[in-house]
Amino acid sequence: MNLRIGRRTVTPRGRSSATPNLRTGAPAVALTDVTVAYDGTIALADCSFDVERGETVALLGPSGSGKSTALKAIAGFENVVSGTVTIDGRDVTELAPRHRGVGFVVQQYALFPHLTVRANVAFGLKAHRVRRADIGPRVNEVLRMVGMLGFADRLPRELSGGQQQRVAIARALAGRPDLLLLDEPLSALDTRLRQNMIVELQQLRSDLPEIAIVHVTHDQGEALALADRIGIMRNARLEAIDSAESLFHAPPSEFAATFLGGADILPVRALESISAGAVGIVDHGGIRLRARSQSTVAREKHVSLAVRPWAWEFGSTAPSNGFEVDVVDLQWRGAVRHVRARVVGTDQPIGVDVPVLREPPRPGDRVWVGVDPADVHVVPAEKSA
Ligand SMILES: Nc1ncnc2c1ncn2[C@@H]1O[C@H](COP(=O)(O)OP(=O)(O)OP(=O)(O)O)[C@@H](O)[C@H]1O
Repeated sequence: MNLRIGRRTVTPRGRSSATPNLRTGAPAVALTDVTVAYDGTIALADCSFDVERGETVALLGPSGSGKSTALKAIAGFENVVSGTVTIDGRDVTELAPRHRGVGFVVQQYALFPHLTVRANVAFGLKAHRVRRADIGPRVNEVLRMVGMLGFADRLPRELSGGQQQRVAIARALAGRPDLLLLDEPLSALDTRLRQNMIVELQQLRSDLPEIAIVHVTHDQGEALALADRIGIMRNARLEAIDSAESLFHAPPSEFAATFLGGADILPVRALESISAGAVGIVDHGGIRLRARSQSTVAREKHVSLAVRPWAWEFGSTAPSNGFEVDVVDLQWRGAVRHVRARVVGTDQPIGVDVPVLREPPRPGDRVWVGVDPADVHVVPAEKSA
């Protein structure tokens, strides 16, 4: 069955593949070396990335890293000091926000409190020069899409947080944007509601397979669930951007490994030269380990290892790739127990997740811990060891 949504015919086939504009060959949005500063302080530095139609890119990073600034630069709410923003191949760097054809959803809903849901969604459509006779059907269409048609006559204060956010999304979609910008859209919601909204955003994505979405979040679960690619922001810079799979399974830096998925970082020295994609031998305080590197590493170079907490495995005998640790303490985290331990000989702290149905070691135990070399990632050292 095909659904007619606005000017688009939608096949319910799930996520579409990302494509550039067939006419112009241009991505839906592209930032090239964009820098934004507030009173001389740089909030976004030399930021470059693009998003294809049908693609969701999440910008993930800690508070103050420049994520919202990047969105505002796309929407036109910040003065770009240098660099260019193009939408569908057109340079919009100097263009006013209302002419950019972008839907923007902010964290705190920003609904007008004295207007009904219907009036909130209709607001702005006149400015979009939508004919009066078309406004009602258009509002119904987007409210139905987000499951809020039955609430059209309520005021925002008569809605839950999740419902208000759905209305805010409907309002952003009412202008039929080709590009949807979501700034922490779920951060004001509690955990359960957030999970529901993630499912609804997945549904919305498959209902609108052609629009490009840029989704800002500090929540890695949200980014992994919703994004085709994830950009990791840090200190006003885009530190890495890649498919969610690649960033998770082959992190390019210490920060990317710790921020997305969590990881222990161990300082090591390469005992041999390691070619890109290969497994090589490294030394951690006299302990030899085998680890995989995405890029070439010269012999004797000081690098770091990133290891996920679930990759370690406790055992009672020496593993083929691992060492002995002293167990410090345990923390129950629901599905896993997180065991904190220190490497015998170097005192390096590591954290090991043990599935809750398995018996964990106890504080004070000295046990072996092993890891598959494919799960030990060599990354550049941030501080020289
Ligand atoms: N209007 C402003 N005036 C001055 N400085 C600002 C302004 N807006 C943001 N900044 C600063 O710019 C930097 C980047 O802010 P931005 O809001 O882009 O970060 P963020 O990653 O989105 O953070 P959060 O997750 O907390 O929203 C921060 O240091 C912030 O303090």
